[in-house]
Amino acid sequence: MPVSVTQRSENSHILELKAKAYSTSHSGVAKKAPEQQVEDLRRAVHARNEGEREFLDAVDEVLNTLRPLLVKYPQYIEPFERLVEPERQIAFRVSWIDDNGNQVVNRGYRVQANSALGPYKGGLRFHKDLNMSVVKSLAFEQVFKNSLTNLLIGAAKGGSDFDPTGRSDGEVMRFCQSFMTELYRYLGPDTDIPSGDINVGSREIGYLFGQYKRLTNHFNGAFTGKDLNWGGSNIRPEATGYGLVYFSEYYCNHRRISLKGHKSIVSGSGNVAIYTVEKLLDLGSIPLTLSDSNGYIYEPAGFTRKDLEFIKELRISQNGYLQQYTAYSKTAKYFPNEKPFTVKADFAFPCAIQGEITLNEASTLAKNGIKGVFEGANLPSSNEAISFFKKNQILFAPGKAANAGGVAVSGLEMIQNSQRQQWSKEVVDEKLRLIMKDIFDTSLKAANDFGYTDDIQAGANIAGFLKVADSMIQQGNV
Ligand SMILES: NC(=O)C1=CN([C@@H]2O[C@H](COP(=O)(O)OP(=O)(O)OC[C@H]3O[C@@H](n4cnc5c(N)ncnc54)[C@H](O)[C@@H]3O)[C@@H](O)[C@H]2O)C=CC1
Ligand SMILES: O=C(O)CCC(=O)C(=O)O
Repeated sequence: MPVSVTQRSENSHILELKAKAYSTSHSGVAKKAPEQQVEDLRRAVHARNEGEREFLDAVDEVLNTLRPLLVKYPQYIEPFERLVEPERQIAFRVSWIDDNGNQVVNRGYRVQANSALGPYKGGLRFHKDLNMSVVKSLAFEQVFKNSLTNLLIGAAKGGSDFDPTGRSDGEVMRFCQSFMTELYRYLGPDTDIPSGDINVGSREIGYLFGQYKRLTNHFNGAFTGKDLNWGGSNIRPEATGYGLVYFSEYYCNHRRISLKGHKSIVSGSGNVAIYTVEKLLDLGSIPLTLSDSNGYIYEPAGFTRKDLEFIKELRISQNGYLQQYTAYSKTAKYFPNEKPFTVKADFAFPCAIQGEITLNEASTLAKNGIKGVFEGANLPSSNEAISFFKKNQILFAPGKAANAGGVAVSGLEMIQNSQRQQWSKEVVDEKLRLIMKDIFDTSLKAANDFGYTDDIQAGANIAGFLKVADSMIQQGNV
């Protein structure tokens, strides 16, 4: 069970004392003013990671909100400098044979960002556009997210530029086996525990785990997102979407507004999007859209449960593109090559991929009267879009807080595996709810303690960072 907010975040009085102790112990060291140190650090990170746009955007997003804290408490500048350099970055060749007997070569990645709070933990993504910069940005984001869950898990992310679109089941299996033939040596239940992300679901986790088991001769909890038959957790597939809606509900309640009876834009049509729509329906909200990389569908009166079941089946049929929904629904409209953010609605739940919402989409959403944006995807909003939302008093929940339900239930899967137990749906769902409430309360409290009234983005960054940074210091400045 997560501990309460007061148990885990230090108050500013203790931070003042630590700042004093730090300045006494460093009094003989000639140092620049903290403002300058932070700016030098930002420039050094940009120079060292030149060209890695996604990673640098993720670092800037955090640094923009941590800057006043680092200036006031300069003992945290060095931990931040260490934190932006991943502990380990692995890139490797994955060669495999396709159904026509041809050799195919892909690149595999695992970035083990930080282990201050526990073994590395984070998903694997198979996507044609994946590169080291994207993996580093996602692994960096995972540091703060996993810290917020309070479940003692470190952070990692990985995957490959393998594009599973149109690949047969046999090809996906052979790719997974080849991928794991290199990666297995870096994994283990106390070392690094991957899970799924885009295009990696329970089928891929099965193939990856099977190969891990053959190579290590261990049946252990080195993966989460497993099938229920062999150690998976109830509610893991639903967890990110359900957790997102729980989080947005807490946020809306805090502002005395309601999701019930209000319209929502949802992007994506994968795991996160589908269970976001399902939970929105449970709460009496009206989800209007879903999308994929080819376009979006708009259901003017909102999707029903029956519609959602059809969409789930479309997804299981592997090559079921969303456009096929229009053959099922007489009322739906399909918009090829467009994103759903021009639709008029009260709330937006971006649940597809990074970079979906630029300043352009943000200002269209605002013109259409959007009240809140809650991120199910990782890093879907650009830094300009985030600033725009905040300036225009639009509620904004960053993915590292709002979509943490997935990794949180992965953490619960690890606990169940250690205990050789499987908890019921009801037990896991209740724990998920409490964790999302705790993340909301913790982020809100940190925001208000550090002068960012009700700013959940700043609060999530501050609370997530302090716990990791203090642990890094306590473990000998690692
Ligand atoms: N699965 C999980 O537990 C978690 C996932 N996330 C994030 O949620 C997002 C969605 O992940 P999942 O639903 O798990 O993956 P998924 O593979 O089930 O679905 C991905 C969705 O994104 C769409 N998509 C892919 N490339 C796109 C592009 N270039 N433009 C527009 N749409 C595109 C796909 O059509 C699909 O609808 C990702 O950003 C992922 O990192 C975040 C936390 C946990
Ligand atoms: O369940 C996990 O280990 C990680 C999920 C994930 O990749 C994420 O939170 O972005």
